[in-house]
Amino acid sequence: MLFAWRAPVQQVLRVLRASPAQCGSCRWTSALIRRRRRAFHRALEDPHVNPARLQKLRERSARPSRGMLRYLAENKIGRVQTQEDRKKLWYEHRYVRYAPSFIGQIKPKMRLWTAALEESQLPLARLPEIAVCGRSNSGKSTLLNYLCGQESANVRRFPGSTTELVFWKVGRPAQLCLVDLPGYGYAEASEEKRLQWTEFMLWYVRARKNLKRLLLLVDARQGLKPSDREMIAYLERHSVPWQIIVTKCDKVPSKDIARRLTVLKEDLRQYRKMAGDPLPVSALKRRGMDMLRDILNQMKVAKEMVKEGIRLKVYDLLEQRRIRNRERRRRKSEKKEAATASEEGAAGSQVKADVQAEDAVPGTEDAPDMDLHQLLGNWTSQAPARQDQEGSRIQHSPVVSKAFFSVDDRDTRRVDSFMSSLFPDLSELRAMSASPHTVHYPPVSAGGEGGDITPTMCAVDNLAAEASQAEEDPLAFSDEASDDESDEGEELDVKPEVRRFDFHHSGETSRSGKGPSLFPGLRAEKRDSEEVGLLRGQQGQQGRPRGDKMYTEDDFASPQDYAAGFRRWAPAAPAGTPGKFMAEIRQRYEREWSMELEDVSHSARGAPDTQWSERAETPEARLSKDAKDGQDAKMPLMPFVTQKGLKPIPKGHEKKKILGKPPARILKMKRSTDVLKALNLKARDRTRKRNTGTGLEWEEAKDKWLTWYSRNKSKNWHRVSEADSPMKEDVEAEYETFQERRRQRAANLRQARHKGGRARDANAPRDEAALPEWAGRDE
Ligand SMILES: Nc1nc2c(ncn2[C@@H]2O[C@H](COP(=O)(O)OP(=O)(O)OP(=O)(O)O)[C@@H](O)[C@H]2O)c(=O)[nH]1
Ligand SMILES: [Mg+2]
Repeated sequence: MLFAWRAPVQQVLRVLRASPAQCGSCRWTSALIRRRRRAFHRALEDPHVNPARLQKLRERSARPSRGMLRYLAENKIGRVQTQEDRKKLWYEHRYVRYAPSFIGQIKPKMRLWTAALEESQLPLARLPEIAVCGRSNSGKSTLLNYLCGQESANVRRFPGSTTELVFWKVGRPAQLCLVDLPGYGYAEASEEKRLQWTEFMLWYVRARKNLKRLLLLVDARQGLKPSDREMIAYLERHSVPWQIIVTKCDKVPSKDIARRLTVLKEDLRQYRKMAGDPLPVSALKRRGMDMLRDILNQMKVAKEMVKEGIRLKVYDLLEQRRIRNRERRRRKSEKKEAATASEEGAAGSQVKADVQAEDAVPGTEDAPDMDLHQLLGNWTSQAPARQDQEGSRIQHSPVVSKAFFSVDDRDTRRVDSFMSSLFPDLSELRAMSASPHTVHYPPVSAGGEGGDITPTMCAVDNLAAEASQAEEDPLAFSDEASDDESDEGEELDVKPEVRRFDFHHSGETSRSGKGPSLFPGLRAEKRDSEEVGLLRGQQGQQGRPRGDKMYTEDDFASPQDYAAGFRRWAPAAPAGTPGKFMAEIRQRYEREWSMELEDVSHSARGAPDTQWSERAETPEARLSKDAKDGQDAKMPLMPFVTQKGLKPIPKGHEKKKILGKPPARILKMKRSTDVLKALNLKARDRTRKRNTGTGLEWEEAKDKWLTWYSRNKSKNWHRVSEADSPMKEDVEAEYETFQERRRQRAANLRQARHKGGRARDANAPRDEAALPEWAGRDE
């Protein structure tokens, strides 16, 4: 009765607390939201209002969709509000068995591939890559860790923990590459270092061809910062698919997340390259991660082949096919242009007929499985090729039974594809360098002369020199590449695609309010005056507020900055003898490829102890066993290392001995006097349930007894009263009684034996008192 009023009051409170995010449709909420919108519009007209406050008012007036609210509630995304929920989640986190399924494997292995800070350290572009970027400390490394269910990547509490581009291979064999990019904005590192990694990170993002998606991480507490908007604009300009991931959602109430997501969606709708809606996650609490895994799953390597029963992914072949298709499309468009331009009817109609015939071939555009076998070359032992009813389209079985790996022209092609992935405009530039109009740049000297030379141009120049020696050089490009070269010689006027390390940008990208507004509903912010250009070095920061720092131009350094010495971190142009660079790349490729194969065969074999007998049965193992038989007799298989070299393990127990000094713990145990030993109790007594402090010294035993006594005296007094020995004196007294009892028992036994006349011990002392009167007594 006393608390009968509580239920209705709580109900009223719940209704009052309910926000628009929680009950989206009632009239009361609509009125509230209308009021908030009015406040927002009033603030928009105020010239002195703070942009942050404006953003907050806008978020408060947003109405999230029911679907979004349901998603957040079902996945328990958001800060825990009540004590009850906290308890529930605590149990859930504590007892959850964490083995996520990702890329079709349970808890796939995440292996460090490489860490790069310059172009030469980049791994080959043969796995689909997904990079995570965002402001420093936004939780990039943590997200990667929990995607695979392992704690591999380096996570720290301060910004600037990742200072290199870290490449992680996922799965065995690898099906995906996750790239942990260093963060932008404030970081606890020198300006120089930050510049270096930001510069290289931006170059990587726009030049890497196998970058499938860029996940832009945004802290849920902070929302989209100006630097994030800059990054989005940069990605749009360079046509990189991106998606926003809102992290650390366990720190913000779900209603706030919902509002923020609504506003975000509204703002970002205009972007072409946004690959998906903003996704709320909490890596630390593992919320919303499955959705992210599903998205990334679609980007893993799709095709596979079988080599001696081991499945391999044909990523590089697919990559080559993509390049060839692009080439084919380009040629076709060229032909079309030529056909329309020609005035000669006969010649023009002939070309048109050719083009139409080519167009009529179905599946040329994306060529599904079409020339996979052609690309496989001599990998395929029996490449099945047949024609279907139409007779036009060749079909192949998707699985190849056997493949061989060797160094032949396929490697050259791979290297070629790798080179074109690094320098997409390679062929154009080669053609340019071959033409009489080419300007020959002087080589870049160590002192940094020739400030207007881009490193890529130098790289390409060198490669062009190599290509000119194609006939003599066995490492040169394939014939196909030289065909393309002749094609491309014609189009000198066409500007190559800007995807290289070129700091003289066209100037269309100045950003002081000229581009489209990111937030159309909002007043333009005074970003130019407030933000600090990252590349302006120390001078730019003086007197400015600490906060978000980011580059202010499309390219990350002005020509003046480069002239001042910022160029020294630019990817180094290949130098030295022609062909050396290609040879190095080829070597690197072979090494990585063989490592990958090793990985595959290792994983197929399993752990050595589990399949030992099976391995012994294989013909190879039998052969090697036969060959080694003679050696085996002399030398056992498993020697152990000593200071004097390898020694065979001796057989038999007798020869085993402990080498060296036993650890201090054992020595101490040897020295210590055991309580029971001191009491002269036998091993049999140790097993009895007694509180005697077995294996302890006096002092230790005393401590133990006292602790036990203080703990039990209030709760279990009967145990204390019945206890054998809570104190030393008691133990001693007990010992005495015990000894006495033992003596008594022995005496009784002797007496009984004497009486029975059986098993009499001849040497036992006579118990005079027990003797009958008639027996002769010792006087
Ligand atoms: N509460 C919460 N904390 C998180 C979450 N994700 C990351 N953190 C914390 O954020 C801090 C930074 O995490 P990192 O993963 O190192 O961040 P980063 O983006 O890799 O940082 P840089 O490498 O410096 O750019 C760590 O203390 C993490 O514990 C999350 O989902 N929830
Ligand atoms: Mg990190």
